[in-house]
Amino acid sequence: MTMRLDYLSIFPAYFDVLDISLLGKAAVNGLVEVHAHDLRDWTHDRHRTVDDTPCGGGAGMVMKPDPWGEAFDEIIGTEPDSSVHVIFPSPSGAPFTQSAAQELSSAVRIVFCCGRYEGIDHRVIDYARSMWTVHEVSLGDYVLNGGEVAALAITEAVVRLVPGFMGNPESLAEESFSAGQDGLLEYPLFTRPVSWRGLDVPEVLMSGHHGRIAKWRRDESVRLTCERRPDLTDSDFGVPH
Ligand SMILES: CN1CCC[C@H](Cn2ccc3ccc(-c4n[nH]c(N)c4C#N)cc32)C1
Repeated sequence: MTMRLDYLSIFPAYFDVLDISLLGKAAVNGLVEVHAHDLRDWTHDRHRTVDDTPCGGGAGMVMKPDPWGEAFDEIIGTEPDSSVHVIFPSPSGAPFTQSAAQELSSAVRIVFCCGRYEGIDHRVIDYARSMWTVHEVSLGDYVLNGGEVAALAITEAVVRLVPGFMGNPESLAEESFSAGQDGLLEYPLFTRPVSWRGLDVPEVLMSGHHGRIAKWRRDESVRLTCERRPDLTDSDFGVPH
């Protein structure tokens, strides 16, 4: 089943990058289908206006609802369909997580609505909620200038989980944040040369003793998680004392 991805933005060229790397290959293999749209194509004035001053006053400009509604009608349609996932990146959205990426990886259709200025008229989101499955999500606790970068990050997190996308699906099991890793951060990685600029690969990794290697890796994951992400340690993880 091909996953169709649509991107609505006043900077659609942001999404040209999706033609390269693994994503480009996935498109070639028919796993995903990418369509980027210029929101200004649904304006009707000479200046192709997409914004206006905020009702109630305040700084900056707000994106008008009209172009979004007309773009929705043409790109998605005018009939409700809960199988269509519409994503609004927003600093006030719910944190985007690996489990959200996992859920979205089985979607047949995802539409990214990339706001700019101070944001999108809220009625656009309310209308979308009345029609489709809406996700207002945030990439993290920092402010970007628009939703495009977040849409690209979410796309990569989702598409890499689509069955058939990754050459070696086993590599997905050992990742940070994946269920198989107990919510721990990934352990440090090493490869050849064994000695580099006076720095050596930990001896245990060269021992060939799989039990010891597994223990070292687990201990390192627990150590790193306790140090850097105490918020992920909802239990003792058997932290070595
Ligand atoms: C000064 N103002 C403050 C409000 C946001 C304005 C810029 N903007 C307009 C649309 C839009 C969409 C997402 C994000 C965003 N920022 N940080 C994240 N994690 C995001 C995500 N996902 C930012 C955005 C700038």
